[in-house]
Amino acid sequence: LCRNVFEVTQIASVLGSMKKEQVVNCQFSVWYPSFKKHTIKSLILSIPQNVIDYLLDDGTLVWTDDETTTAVTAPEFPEFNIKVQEAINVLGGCVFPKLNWSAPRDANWIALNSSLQCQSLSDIFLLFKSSDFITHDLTQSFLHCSDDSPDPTINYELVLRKWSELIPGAEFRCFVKENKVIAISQRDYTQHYQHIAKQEASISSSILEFFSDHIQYQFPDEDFVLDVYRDSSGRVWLIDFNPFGEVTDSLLFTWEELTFGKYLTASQTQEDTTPQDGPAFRYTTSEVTVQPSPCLSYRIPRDFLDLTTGEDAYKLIDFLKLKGQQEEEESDEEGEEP
Ligand SMILES: Nc1ncnc2c1ncn2[C@@H]1O[C@H](COP(=O)(O)OP(=O)(O)OP(=O)(O)O)[C@@H](O)[C@H]1O
Ligand SMILES: [Mg+2]
Repeated sequence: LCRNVFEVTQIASVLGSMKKEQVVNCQFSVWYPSFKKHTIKSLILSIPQNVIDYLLDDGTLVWTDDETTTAVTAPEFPEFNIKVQEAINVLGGCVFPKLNWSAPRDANWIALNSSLQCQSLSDIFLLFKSSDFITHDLTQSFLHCSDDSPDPTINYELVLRKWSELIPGAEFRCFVKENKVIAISQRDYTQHYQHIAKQEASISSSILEFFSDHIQYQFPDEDFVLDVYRDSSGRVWLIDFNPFGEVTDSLLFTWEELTFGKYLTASQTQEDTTPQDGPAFRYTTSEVTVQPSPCLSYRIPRDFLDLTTGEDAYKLIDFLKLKGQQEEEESDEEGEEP
């Protein structure tokens, strides 16, 4: 048992050995200037402190119900709004928004179009204020870092990327250790895409070629996670850089394998003893039951959403009152227990 406890502690400490510097280097504004040519056109705006306060404040969208008026009030930021609108226009009218590291992927369900496509600052606010991933960027950006140094100062930035219809089956995540791609995973592992198995060799070689031509030794760290997109003509594009560590989703691999695996294999069940040339490539095969989307658990019940987005705001208020009454009745009943 002692040995196991020792091993578990060691594993935990190695897995948590990501450095703050690595997180700093994965901020969009840090890598974008060097890799502009290979990624989607984007603009970066610094976010004023009052907007950050608004994003962090849970209570600013206020429902007032004094029997006669019902209003949803959100503060206005006229100057910032103009800058954002100008940037959106430059990018063609539709954008994909992010903060320094994360997009509000967990909040797309709240938007009327169920998508992260935004055309205005209010579209962006709705997503950002509903997203735990955005809150993570604002409050816990150095979670899982092992160094005790004080947290580096972060300047929060709104990243607007030109909206691009990406095909999920063409997105891949590459795990880079000591400047070598050790593993490639299908990014949307919840679905089976037939073409991936058929084109495995060409997908893998085009990604590796892209990596050695444009990425290798050009990123400030030697360990990192790279997201790429292979378009229909076979050209590979950079989508994002992420820290090599637990804050980043390891998709079809595990962080134990990625950190300790000597020779990673294509399937988790094979033993990793045979040396191989290229990286391990994993994708979802037809035998695997298609899994629910990992972001589903962030949603609220559909009924509630219908009420909040419905035209009749009083319905939501009635619903909340009803819930309040029910809870009061339940606690009264509990109080009667001996
Ligand atoms: N410019 C864009 N237009 C439309 N969709 C996009 C765009 N950029 C990214 N996406 C989609 O959104 C997904 C998430 O984007 P991105 O990787 O930038 O977010 P993230 O928050 O860094 O994600 P993760 O937490 O997994 O690192 C991508 O997999 C892609 O499907
Ligand atoms: Mg990312």
